[in-house]
Amino acid sequence: MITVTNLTVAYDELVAVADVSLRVPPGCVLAVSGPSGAGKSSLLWAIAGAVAARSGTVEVDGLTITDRPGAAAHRVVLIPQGNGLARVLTARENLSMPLLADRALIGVLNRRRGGSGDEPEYEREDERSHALDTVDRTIAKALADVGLEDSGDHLVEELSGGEQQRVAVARGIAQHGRVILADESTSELDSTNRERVLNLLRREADRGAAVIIATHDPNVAAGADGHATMDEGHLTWERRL
Ligand SMILES: Nc1ncnc2c1ncn2[C@@H]1O[C@H](COP(=O)(O)OP(=O)(O)OP(=O)(O)O)[C@@H](O)[C@H]1O
Repeated sequence: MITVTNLTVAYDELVAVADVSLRVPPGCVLAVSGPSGAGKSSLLWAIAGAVAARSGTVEVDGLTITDRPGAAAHRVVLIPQGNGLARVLTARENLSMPLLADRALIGVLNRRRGGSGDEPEYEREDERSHALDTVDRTIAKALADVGLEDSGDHLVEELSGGEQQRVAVARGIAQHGRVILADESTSELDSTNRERVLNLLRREADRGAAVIIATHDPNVAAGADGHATMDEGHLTWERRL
């Protein structure tokens, strides 16, 4: 459950998100639309912990989000506008980074709890290779889900804009988030791939994620469970969840 309460985000004097409150339960997809500069990305960044709230709160499943590392550890996944991929890495490497970081974090936590850190070396090796196999399978499935099963070894800069956008979506869904925040994730896609990505985001919701899509596309908004618009930071409901 995403719970945003009286959230205000400001950059110096400019108020980008003005006293916004909303709730998105697990299993639901909310579309947020509105003109350029209305504050959609700022709202998503705040929920992802990537920008600080000036006032108000963001909670995910009861945990207050205050920074990006905390949000990421709580599996709040942001698929950023403009894809956010490392251009000189391959598609597969881009997908692997958050997954390996997550595994590393689990390892650190286990060791702190006196778990796998105390286990014999061969068990840890076995565990490591099993974990890497799981990461490889997860990456292969996510790339296949966006129709890029043969592009894993291509550098991002060799891919078209639409293909890069699909890699960003694959990276997002591979993380099995509790929350998926998709910022204009279909803007460069043809209709077939737009449907494909929307179906994937719906699948994420069906698995139990709370999903918010920022979009300029009325068709995307129409397919969501709820639709809100933003204007100069203020949020108005077109269709409540
Ligand atoms: N890092 C920043 N520093 C200063 N101002 C910013 C920053 N990020 C965004 N803004 C400003 O905040 C306002 C809201 O921007 P935001 O990107 O959230 O809007 P948006 O609705 O997502 O726009 P778009 O549809 O064009 O992506 C804009 O006026 C923008 O210029």
